[in-house]
Amino acid sequence: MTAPALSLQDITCTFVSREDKTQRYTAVRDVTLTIAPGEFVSVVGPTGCGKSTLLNVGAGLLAPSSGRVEVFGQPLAGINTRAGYMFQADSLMPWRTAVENVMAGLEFRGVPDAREQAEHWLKRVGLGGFGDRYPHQLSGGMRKRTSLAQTLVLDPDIILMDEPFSALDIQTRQLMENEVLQLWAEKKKAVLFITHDLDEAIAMSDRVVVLSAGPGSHPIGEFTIDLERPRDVAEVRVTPRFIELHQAIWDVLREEVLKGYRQQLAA
Ligand SMILES: Nc1ncnc2c1ncn2[C@@H]1O[C@H](COP(=O)(O)OP(=O)(O)OP(=O)(O)O)[C@@H](O)[C@H]1O
Repeated sequence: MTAPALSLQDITCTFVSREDKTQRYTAVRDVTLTIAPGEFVSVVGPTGCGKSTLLNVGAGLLAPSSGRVEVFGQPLAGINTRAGYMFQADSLMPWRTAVENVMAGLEFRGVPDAREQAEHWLKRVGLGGFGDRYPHQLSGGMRKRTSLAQTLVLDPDIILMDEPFSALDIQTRQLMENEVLQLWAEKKKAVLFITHDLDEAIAMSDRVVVLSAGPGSHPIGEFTIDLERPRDVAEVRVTPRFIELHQAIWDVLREEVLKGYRQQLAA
């Protein structure tokens, strides 16, 4: 059996409370989550339940309080160098042009044809003519595309995405989702995709994992998304099977979202 691309085993993360340093807050408890090579997995859950925490653990940016992380069968120590990230806020350097942003990671690795590769990836994400623009000269969607090129140019085996499109308008968002699916279909990397949006999770994924409300959040449901590929994220949403899956997952998620909401009101 091939090792999972990413395996989180019995992960618990306890933080010192920001408000009261004597208090501890266990965001996630005993979470086990594996992603096979080439698999697209989304994690959904109520706000503040610990989705980003898990992603950060998988990225090696946060050491769990207990539990183990394995990357292609090897224990993870430090930063996950097999993974590329895309976060909600794009992390483009304002003093660098689009192409210079995309090539930064390759330069850091000492790759000689960094600029050529970056230009190639800018073309792939539909920004062929925009390489010499600075981030402030690009629209929100274009900045996202640049971030996507910045992630993919490094050819990571695992892609970690934390609500990458949540700041985009719905049309741009759907375009980007379709583009990501097309690029993913070509190279089939393992993807861990965090989102608030159940429609987005179902439309994109092979599997959707539902987390409970915190504290001590953990998976309470796991659904295989057996919708045919290739998918158009807008079209697939109106198919009977999509609606069926949506209902089944929402049945599990609804109560947790309400719990999460009540907790926020009480805080
Ligand atoms: N470094 C930290 N110190 C203290 N508490 C933290 C820290 N990081 C996260 N938390 C808490 O852990 C919980 C989970 O946070 P996390 O950002 O992982 O949730 P999330 O599901 O990604 O949230 P959202 O859906 O709102 O983005 C939250 O209650 C948060 O306040």
